Amino acid sequence: MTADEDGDRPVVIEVEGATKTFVQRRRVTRRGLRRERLDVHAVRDVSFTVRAGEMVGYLGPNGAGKSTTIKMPIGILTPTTGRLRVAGLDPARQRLALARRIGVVFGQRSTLWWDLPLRDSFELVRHLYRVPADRYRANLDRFVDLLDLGPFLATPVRQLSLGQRMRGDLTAAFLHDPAIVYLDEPTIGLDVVSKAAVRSFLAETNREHGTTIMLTTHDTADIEQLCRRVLVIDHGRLGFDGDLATLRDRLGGDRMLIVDLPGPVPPVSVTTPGARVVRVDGPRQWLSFPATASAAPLIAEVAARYPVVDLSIREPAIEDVITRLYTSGPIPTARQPTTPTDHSNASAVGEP
Ligand SMILES: Nc1ncnc2c1ncn2[C@@H]1O[C@H](COP(=O)(O)OP(=O)(O)OP(=O)(O)O)[C@@H](O)[C@H]1O
Repeated sequence: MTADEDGDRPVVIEVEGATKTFVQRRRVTRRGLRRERLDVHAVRDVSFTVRAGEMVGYLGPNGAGKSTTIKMPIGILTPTTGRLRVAGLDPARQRLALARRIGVVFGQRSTLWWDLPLRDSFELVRHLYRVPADRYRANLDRFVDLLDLGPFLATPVRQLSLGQRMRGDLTAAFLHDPAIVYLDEPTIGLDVVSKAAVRSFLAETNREHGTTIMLTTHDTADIEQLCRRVLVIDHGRLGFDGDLATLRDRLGGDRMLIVDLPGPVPPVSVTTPGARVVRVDGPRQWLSFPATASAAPLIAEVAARYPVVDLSIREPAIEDVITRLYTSGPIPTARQPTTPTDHSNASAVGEP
């Protein structure tokens, strides 16, 4: 591990200029006798660092290069060019040593033994990682409690529901107390109860045990509830590295002032720049205004002109921000000075 200059926690994942190009052979004649070479640039010149104890969300549309980026620091894929260090190790060359320090969950694939009862799968993991008996017992007790595994510990994995299987996979990934865990779509296909169980397990493990977590997901609620920092990749390039609030701010989108009046009236009239009534429902009215503007002048104007009973502000929905991100061009650079809560690494590619 290397201590970064301006941080107090060590950097545990370093990815520097990582590029991964896959070579695909495509048939160009009907019988497939002639094939042409096609270079797929899955990841292009990606650099980032993650400090111990961070929980980082990794976002991007289908085919953006998320899984490929995750597979390089795990040691499953070797970068075409670039340099990686994880927990002080070279993932491609020291894969076995690294395996003891990391845990991996791929939501679409299970690492459990299909025909064995869940508990036996955990026993095998214990042997593979040589987890001392007392630590194994303490960890398993904690996971059984947090993830409510008790009712299906004796059930063969193949008979588990998706949510039960995911809780089993999470347990298997964390049983050996890894310092770093990579999760690829851990809540995919789960119902709300299982999603909540998975999220609170991850939050508690990160908070109480300082486990560094990298989370790839298409579920924006995962990001919103768990990750302060997000990395966004598109077409293999890192487009954003910073906190969620900064991403929201840079991509704009409107905030909403929700005003309750004593009774139904026509849409309120306001002169605050960028503000307008977008919805009226009985005594309640919704006024949108730019995410970058302060709400204070609008609130003052509405309160001075109308007998306001109650008001509240709604931030732009994260889904809208992400959709805008995927459908727009490069992420604009900061429009206002960064706030004290901004992540120090917040940056957009190409930012001066
Ligand atoms: N083994 C491989 N051989 C050839 N091309 C590959 C291979 N693995 C990935 N690719 C290609 O690299 C690109 C990035 O794929 P990757 O799986 O990293 O995307 P992703 O962001 O994880 O997508 P998704 O959200 O759909 O899982 C895609 O164009 C994919 O087809």
